[in-house]
Amino acid sequence: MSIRARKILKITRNIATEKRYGILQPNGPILPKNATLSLSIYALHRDPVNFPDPERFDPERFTQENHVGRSPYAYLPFSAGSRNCIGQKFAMLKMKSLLSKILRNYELLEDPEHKLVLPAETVLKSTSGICVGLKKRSS
Ligand code: HEM
Repeated sequence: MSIRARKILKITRNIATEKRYGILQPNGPILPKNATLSLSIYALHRDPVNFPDPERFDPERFTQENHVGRSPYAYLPFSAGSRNCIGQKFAMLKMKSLLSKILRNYELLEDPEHKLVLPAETVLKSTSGICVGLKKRSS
């Protein structure tokens, strides 16, 4: 992770802590008036404090038990606050129902040759696409 990403991550952590406990930390960030603050959600989601071995595919990190003690601002795919995503609940329901349908009918196969290209945008998506093979499950 770059030094800039680390700095942004540190500020994000401090702000999350301050919001959570409603106090200002003695060594917390002091932002100048009218400053524009940009949070790196990409870096936030790869913070090994909240997500050990962050590049590993591990859906178990999102179980309720593993979520205990984690800041509510540690995982923000739909952003947070008054301008967060209004489609969050709809998107989650749609994704779960679609995924469940696919997984019940197909096995997913990865293409080890395919490289994801991830641009720095608000919502993370691969500009080189995501190549997945589908193998029909026997009923
Ligand atoms: C996986 C799917 C989705 C993701 C990851 C996602 C993510 C986000 C994020 C990160 C923001 C905040 C952007 C910001 O801070 O400026 C946002 C805003 C928004 N999203 Fe989504 N979104 C998703 C699906 C949807 C769907 C399905 C709808 C509508 C049916 C929707 C409608 C909106 C709207 C209207 C806003 C702007 C809210 C505002 O500015 O007050 N999104 N979304």
